[in-house]
This record gives sequence, C-alpha cells and structure tokens, in this order.
Amino acid sequence: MLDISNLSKTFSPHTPLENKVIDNLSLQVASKDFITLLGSNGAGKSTLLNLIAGTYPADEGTISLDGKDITSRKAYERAMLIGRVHQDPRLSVSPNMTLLENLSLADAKGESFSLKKAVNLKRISYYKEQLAQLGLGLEDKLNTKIGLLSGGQRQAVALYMAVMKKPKLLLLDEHTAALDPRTSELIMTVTDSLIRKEEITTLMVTHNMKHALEFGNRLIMMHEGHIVKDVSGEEKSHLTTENVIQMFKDNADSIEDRFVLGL
Ligand SMILES: Nc1ncnc2c1ncn2[C@@H]1O[C@H](COP(=O)(O)OP(=O)(O)OP(=O)(O)O)[C@@H](O)[C@H]1O
Repeated sequence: MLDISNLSKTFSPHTPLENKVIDNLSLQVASKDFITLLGSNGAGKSTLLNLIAGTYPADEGTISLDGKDITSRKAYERAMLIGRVHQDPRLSVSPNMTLLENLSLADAKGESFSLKKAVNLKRISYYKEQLAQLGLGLEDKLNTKIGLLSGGQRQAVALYMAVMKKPKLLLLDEHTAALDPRTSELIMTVTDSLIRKEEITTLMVTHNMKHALEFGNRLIMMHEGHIVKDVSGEEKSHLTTENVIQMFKDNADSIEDRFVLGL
C-alpha cells in the first residue's frame, strides 16, 4: 500500500552542519495498517513523515502509494492522497476562519473554488451529524472561529478534516502532545474510532508509550534514521511498557523523561 524503498535525506549537505537524518530506510505498509512510530529525539520520525507528504524531496529512494510512484510529486498533489494532523493545530486548520469555513475548504479539497462558493450550506446538517459523533459539542460551533475552540476541539476538527475526503494514508505527528492528559486520551479515542470507521492506513508518531502500545496493529522504533524495531500483530498486542523501555535500551542511546511520563 505504502512502499518506501532505500530512502535517504541529508540536511545541510557538504557543510559543517551536514546531518544524515534518514539513512537508506525501507518500509512496507499494508492497507489498513495502523502504525505507531516511536524513537528518541532527532531519530528522524517527523522527517520521514515530511518526506512521505512531500514537504521536501528525498535525496535518494522511492515512495509509492497504492501502486503509484509519488516520489517526485509535489506536496499539494500528494495532499489529495494523504491526510495529515500536526502537533500544532495552526498547521492543520485555519484559526481565523470559522469551523464551517474550515470544513467547507476541506470538503472542496482539490477543486477550484472561492471561499464564498465553497461554503456549502446544504452540507450543514451533514456536518452537524458527523461532528456530533465526535462527542465534543462541535455541532453547535459551526460559526465559531477555530482559534476560539479548545485545544482538544481543534485537534478533533483537524482529524475530521484530514479524513473527510477518505485519504489513502493518514499521517499523525504527535497530534495529542500539546494536550492535557485527559484531552489527549479523548483525542486518541476519537482518532482510533475515525481510523477504524474509515479504514485508513495510518502512521502515528508519538512520545506516549501507552498510546504506542494501546493503539494500532504495528509498532516501529526509529533511531538515527533507521528502523531498529518493527513489531506487529500478536507480538505487538503482548508488548508491555517494560518491553518498550528495553527496546530503547537495546536500540537507542537513551530514553527521555517525556516517554516515561507518557505512561
Ligand atoms: N528542515 C530541516 N532542516 C535542517 N535540519 C532539520 C530539518 N528538519 C529536521 N532537521 C534535523 O533532523 C533531525 C531529525 O529531526 P526530526 O524532527 O525528524 O526528528 P524526530 O525523530 O521527529 O524528533 P523529535 O521526537 O524530537 O520530534 C534533527 O537533528 C533535526 O534538527
């Protein structure tokens, strides 16, 4: 489904700051896989997601999605196939626009439109129905600017917008990290139910070990631009936090406090 082959990326090449962040990485992701991606700071997790999304090009290697080679496609072209939610909601939604305007824009993704034309009043009852299922009271906030919503509500909107057009792939980059623990749990529940409902293949970067264990069918650990551990199915379902801490000890230089705090 997602086929990454011999991918490499070096920042600031041929300078004293040269940094090979992704090093000949290959990864095959099956349709409907939900992968939790762990790794220490600077392991290359966000860079991998950025390369998949086309934020910047890879130096070497290929990426194909659903049988199509997307390696040289621009980010906006890939956005038709790939939904994305970041830690910072401002990267996923437009805070100065209302919820309705944001949803209308996401709904019109890939079409030429003016905002006035794009705000689809006929869709309001559909949006309300869908938003009500998220259980965060968003169905009554359609005319509220996104910037005035709570952090959890914003991330729920970002998630909903990311999956609205049924992307082939969903990339989640620490999308609950800026939320308080209770809201983070709530957004993970919403995330899991949207992924299951829409059956979307997902890669989720997280520093929360509990989430990495509880969600998804496959867990990958990265270190220094490599995949150092890849556990799936039965084996993943039996993993414990102690196992993951041991994985860090065996494969990474150190384990940071924020991983342990995620327990
Ligand atoms: N656009 C960029 N230009 C230069 N260096 C970058 C760029 N993006 C990332 N890096 C560097 O690449 C390395 C890997 O960064 P990346 O954000 O992919 O790591 P990560 O595994 O997501 O880490 P974290 O868990 O801390 O978010 C870091 O040393 C970072 O400073």
